[in-house]
Amino acid sequence: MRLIPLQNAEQVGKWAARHIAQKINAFKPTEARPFVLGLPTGGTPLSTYKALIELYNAGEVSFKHVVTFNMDEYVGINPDHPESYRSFMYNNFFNYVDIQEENINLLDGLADDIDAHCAAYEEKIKSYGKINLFMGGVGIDGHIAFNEPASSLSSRTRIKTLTEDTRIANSRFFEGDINQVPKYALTIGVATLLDAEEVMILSLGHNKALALQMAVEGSVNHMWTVTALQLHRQAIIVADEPAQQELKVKTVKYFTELEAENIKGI
Ligand SMILES: N[C@@H]1[C@@H](O)[C@H](O)[C@@H](COP(=O)(O)O)O[C@@H]1O
Repeated sequence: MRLIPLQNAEQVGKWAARHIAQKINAFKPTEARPFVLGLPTGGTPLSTYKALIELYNAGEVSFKHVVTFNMDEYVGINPDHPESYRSFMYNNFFNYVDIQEENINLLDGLADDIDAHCAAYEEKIKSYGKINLFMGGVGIDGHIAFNEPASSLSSRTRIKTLTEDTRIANSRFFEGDINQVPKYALTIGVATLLDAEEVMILSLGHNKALALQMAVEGSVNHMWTVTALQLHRQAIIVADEPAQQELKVKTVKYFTELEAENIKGI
């Protein structure tokens, strides 16, 4: 695992965007051989989407031959709802870059047959071989995507019941009213994430500090699904300074020295 210890959200966004752009450019994607990118929503990736749009506007990256798969979506809210993850993605990223509509894959929280829809999502990922880079955030309780505590570490795309903690945390997007926050969500599984060639998790703010400590210094366990990253051969966590607060000084020092060259100029 690599930990990229940075100071603030802007730096995390810049580092993550630069990393994604480098990966896409090194891959030299074509229509027949697109780069496959997994994407998250939430407050955390906003600075990364902003930085990616800046790189796109500067001509440093193109999404023309990039296929995307989003991690999750609420169940039961209209795709046009301002807080659906579909709306989030168009409003914060897709509308500003040259991605082709047919290359965008989003889970449908209104699907009639949820099990069939989730199985088809997994099949579609497989049809591309694999996801080249999956970016994600982390919940306060250590969930990745919507793999809430006690999710199987072998899980695949499916419906999950959201915990009260998650609904309280996400009520900030629903006028602070937990009753407006959907009770269920569709989410890729932990195993879906681990199948990606590379996983990059972003962690911002002091309320993610415990989750980051578990991810880096804790043991693999299903209560903090982010710890499953330890099983991945190419996992990167990019964190701001408040999110590093629960880590040992020694841990942060070690990774800072390891990454000295990679965090220069950020
Ligand atoms: N399902 C999402 C996750 O994919 C996200 O990473 C996490 C953190 O969200 P935020 O970035 O807003 O803190 O919680 C949400 O519930």
